[in-house]
Amino acid sequence: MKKIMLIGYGAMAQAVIERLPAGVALGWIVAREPHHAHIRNRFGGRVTPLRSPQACEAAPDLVLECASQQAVAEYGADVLARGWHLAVISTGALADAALEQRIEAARRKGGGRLTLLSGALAGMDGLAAAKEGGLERVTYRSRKSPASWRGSYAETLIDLGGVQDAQIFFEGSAREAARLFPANANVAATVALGGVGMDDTRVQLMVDPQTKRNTHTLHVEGGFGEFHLELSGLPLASNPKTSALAALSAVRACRELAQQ
Ligand SMILES: NC(=O)C1=CN([C@@H]2O[C@H](COP(=O)(O)OP(=O)(O)OC[C@H]3O[C@@H](n4cnc5c(N)ncnc54)[C@H](O)[C@@H]3O)[C@@H](O)[C@H]2O)C=CC1
Ligand SMILES: O=C([O-])CC(=O)C(=O)O
Repeated sequence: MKKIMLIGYGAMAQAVIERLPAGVALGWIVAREPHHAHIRNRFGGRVTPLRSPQACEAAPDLVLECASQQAVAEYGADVLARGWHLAVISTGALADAALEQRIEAARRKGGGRLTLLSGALAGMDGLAAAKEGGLERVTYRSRKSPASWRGSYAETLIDLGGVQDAQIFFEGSAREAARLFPANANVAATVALGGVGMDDTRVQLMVDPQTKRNTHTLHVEGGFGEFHLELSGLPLASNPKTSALAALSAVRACRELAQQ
């Protein structure tokens, strides 16, 4: 039986817990203090709530970050320095160049493994293959409902309550998008890391009052030709910012672990 540690106890973590594949057990959850009593009541002694991964005395087979960019900054380097396998969903944390270097240095020194989950988007395999032939232009667009952008930096750029038609409210690099929209634009960073990098990946963020979906559009041009991919994902009921597919990409990482 493989044993995993979850970081985060929000919408995505719940979706992962509900779908944990056979052969994988949840051993630890790194969560904010107010969640600890709930975790103890729900799982009894089977799952230990922790304040940080450092508090874990055993070695998990996988540490699955489903929390925030801040959690990657707080715990990522330490997990890798211990030689553990860390799978990250909040990939936008790596838009901070200093943090990216710290994480890479810890991985090298400790021998840990870092997996970037594909998250809410598909096509990362095709992007990686296209990169082998040279990439010329990579553009990523995210289109979500006003509810999905609520509580984000979008509120300072556009009146989410008054918008009548679909509108682009942000255009910039993946680095800017991932840092300004930490709960909404991790996919921009994932695309950047798999393609032409944080500064050359063009990003557009759009609000659409007519949609209830999170629609991700990826356009790639290069020596291989051109591809255009559009993925219209359903958000999690408990968090409209987060697509169900992002949680499922974390479940897939658990299934791969079970098969090892
Ligand atoms: N790569 C991708 O495609 C996607 C990535 N994400 C990332 O996944 C994250 C989680 O998404 P949801 O579960 O929907 O968000 P959520 O807001 O429902 O839950 C986040 C949970 O993590 C906890 N948390 C945050 N920082 C923490 C820390 N430093 N230590 C301990 N606990 C911490 C919060 O208390 C909360 O329980 C998002 O914030 C975003 O960074 C979300 C959607 C797609
Ligand atoms: O789940 C999504 O649709 C995308 C998302 O929030 C992110 O990239 O951070």
